[in-house]
Amino acid sequence: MAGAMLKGWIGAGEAPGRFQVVDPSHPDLPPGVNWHEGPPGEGFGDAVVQLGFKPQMLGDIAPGLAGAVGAETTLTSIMAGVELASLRAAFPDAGAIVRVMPNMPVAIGKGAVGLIAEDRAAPGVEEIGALAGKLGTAEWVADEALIHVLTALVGSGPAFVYRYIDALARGGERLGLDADVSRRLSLAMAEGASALAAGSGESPAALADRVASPGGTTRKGLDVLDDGEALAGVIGAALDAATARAREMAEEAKR
Ligand SMILES: NC(=O)C1=CN([C@@H]2O[C@H](COP(=O)(O)OP(=O)(O)OC[C@H]3O[C@@H](n4cnc5c(N)ncnc54)[C@H](O)[C@@H]3O)[C@@H](O)[C@H]2O)C=CC1
Ligand SMILES: O=C(O)[C@@H]1CCC=N1
Repeated sequence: MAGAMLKGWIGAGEAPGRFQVVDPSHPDLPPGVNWHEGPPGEGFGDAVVQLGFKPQMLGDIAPGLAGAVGAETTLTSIMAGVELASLRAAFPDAGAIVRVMPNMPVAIGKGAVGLIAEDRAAPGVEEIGALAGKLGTAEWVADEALIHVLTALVGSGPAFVYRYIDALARGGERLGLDADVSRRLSLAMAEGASALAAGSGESPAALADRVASPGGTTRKGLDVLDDGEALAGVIGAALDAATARAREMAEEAKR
């Protein structure tokens, strides 16, 4: 995920040389990005440090990093579930702490990003909002419980959309289309429909009704999706399950 953010920032015009990656695995990085096996001996100083490893690794990795994170350092975390209080406990000397919840489309500047800060007025926090804004649409929330919801909606959301597109493509194939043709047209349809909706003043619900000509094909299909709120029910249940897992991960990070 952190690599997708790096791609997004460089694609938005940020100089690759401004980024320093600390990752013992030596990942494949865009040209010009600096790599380090571990934190700098002299500490991170006034840099913005983003934690991009798995939440389950916090307990192992934080002790070796915390000494390099001082009062001048702005700390951000993209880890699902790990709450501000857990970050503060692991990095007691950090300056501002901000949680950032991005998603994979940040790589092409089309991300959706949720943010929450320990203290919105702290030095360095506005810069984090500006950096997130370069990756797509960024929104601050004031209640940390909502970051768990955004983890499901924004972070996991692309996977749910890919399932929906895959179901459309498989449906087209079942009805006789060539598999590749069905996949390409399903993707193009979803991309076009999203772009049109994003640029329209009308709600997605209203746009769905505008596609449905009276007595036509769309209404018949919508009747299936709407019967007993079938689609809203299944999508809602997926969001509930993902949000509940984020809350569980928050508890795990406290142990
Ligand atoms: N995959 C996604 O779409 C999203 C992921 N996230 C969060 O992003 C984080 C990473 O997830 P993924 O990118 O999916 O996993 P990943 O496994 O692709 O990336 C984890 C990275 O951490 C690095 N790493 C391992 N040990 C390290 C250490 N000691 N120091 C520094 N780096 C180390 C690994 O080399 C790897 O590059 C997780 O905390 C996840 O909750 C958040 C939003 C969306
Ligand atoms: O599945 C996960 O836990 C991460 C967080 C949101 C998207 N991927």
